[in-house]
Amino acid sequence: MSPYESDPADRIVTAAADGEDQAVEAALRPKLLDEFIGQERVREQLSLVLQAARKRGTAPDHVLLSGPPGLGKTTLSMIIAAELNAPIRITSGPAIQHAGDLAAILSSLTEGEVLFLDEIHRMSRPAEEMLYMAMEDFRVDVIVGKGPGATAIPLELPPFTLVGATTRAGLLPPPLRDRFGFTGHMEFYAPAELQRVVHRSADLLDVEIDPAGAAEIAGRSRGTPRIANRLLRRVRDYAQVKHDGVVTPEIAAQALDVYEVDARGLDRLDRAVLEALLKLFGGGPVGLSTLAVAVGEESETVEEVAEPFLVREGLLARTPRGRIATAAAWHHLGLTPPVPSGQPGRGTASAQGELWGPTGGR
Ligand SMILES: Nc1ncnc2c1ncn2[C@@H]1O[C@H](COP(=O)(O)OP(=O)(O)OP(=O)(O)O)[C@@H](O)[C@H]1O
Ligand SMILES: [Mg+2]
Repeated sequence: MSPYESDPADRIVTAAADGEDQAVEAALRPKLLDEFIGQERVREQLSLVLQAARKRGTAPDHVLLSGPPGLGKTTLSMIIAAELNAPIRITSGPAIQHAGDLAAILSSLTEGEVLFLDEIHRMSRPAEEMLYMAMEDFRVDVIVGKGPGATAIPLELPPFTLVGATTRAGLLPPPLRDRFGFTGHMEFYAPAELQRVVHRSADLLDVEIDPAGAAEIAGRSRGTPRIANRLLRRVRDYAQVKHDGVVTPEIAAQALDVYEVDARGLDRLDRAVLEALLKLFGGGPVGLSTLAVAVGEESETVEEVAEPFLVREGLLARTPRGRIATAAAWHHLGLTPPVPSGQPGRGTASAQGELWGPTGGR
């Protein structure tokens, strides 16, 4: 059985937080905007929003942070509160089942408080509608009673700042999206930025690391600080157990080879998908379900767990005729692409010979 059938979220390269991440993340979170690495545009725009609010002495506009998991949305929301010197209340869409739950939170906010609503796209409909009015008019109508006798009691709220976070901005209803004064779109991090993240975390964890060691980890972190921090912890273990604890690029590479995270951040599942596509199907096109059977996984696992990163890396493309591998995929697995039919061969083996040849492996 493949290791992923149990739970693909257990992968070391998943961007979602696991229990260990949650335990250590608080310690690794930058506390102020200046310590926050990368996301230049969001940082600059947010800094203006916050400075202007401070100057006016009012609560800033509501802020929406959108982007994939592990890029720093929760971290930024806490930074917003810290920069405003304001208390922060933390809740999430799934925790708010009823409009009443939201009314209770809103009515207990103090002036200038930051309300962080994580996974805001997962809030219930009635709560969402209550939120519209709260965001716009700092007021909610609390409904008392049921049926024809029900009455709405208006309740004034102190000015507060809502910070919403979502991995699925597209799922937000337009009326909700429009009520945010500022939206920050988080992007995947460049390797040099991730290298700084790794360095900073290594300092906080008291791990000695050389710049090339940090670069080695950064290059395998899929543009995501959460993954970078997780890989750093595994490399630290390896460096301490097998060596003197100092992280060099060689040690980082050896450690991450043990965890089957390759030089580009692909793990075993990603590589299995690519290898099947290249070696069994000549680079495609091949249908998703056929590809999934070939690697012994569910179609959903291949489509949702492996493919997004492979597509993002330009290794695999989804076409109407099926999945195809790019030239970069052949190169990454150390294989030679077959010569397109109709072109004279260039002394290489036939396509089949190449595909089934013993050239695979790392
Ligand atoms: N710009 C950054 N600089 C340094 N560390 C960062 C940065 N962004 C994120 N991190 C680190 O990455 C980890 C994950 O960040 P965070 O929890 O804010 O992500 P998120 O976007 O809220 O993820 P999710 O969508 O899963 O809630 C944190 O431990 C944080 O320390
Ligand atoms: Mg978060």
